[in-house]
Amino acid sequence: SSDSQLLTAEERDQILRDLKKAGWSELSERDAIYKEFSFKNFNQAFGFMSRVALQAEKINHHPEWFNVYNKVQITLTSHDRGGLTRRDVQLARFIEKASIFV
Ligand SMILES: C[C@H](O)[C@H](O)[C@H]1CNC2=NC(N)=NC(=O)C2=N1
Repeated sequence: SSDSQLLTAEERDQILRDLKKAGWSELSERDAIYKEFSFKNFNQAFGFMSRVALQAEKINHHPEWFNVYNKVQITLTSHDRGGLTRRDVQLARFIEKASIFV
């Protein structure tokens, strides 16, 4: 199945189980996933955001996010599909890796 298609029930079960272990949660109000990241300071938070921003532009899939000082809250969903797709999963996995290399 293509990157932009909504996840099937089976894909969701497996993928969401893994992402939840990594600290992501499902939003109750819409089909999206959410995680809050904490860094040592603003410089590390913004460095992380810069790396995520470049990747987001590369794959044309952009996070909804909110930053205050060392905290970055991120919501992922596919607006043009109205829910979670493989693109969200791809970006979430990149974000996990990027959050380790601060
Ligand atoms: C026109 C452009 O390709 C679209 O608006 C892209 C850009 N980035 C996007 N990002 C996300 N998260 N969802 C989208 O549906 C989306 N659509």
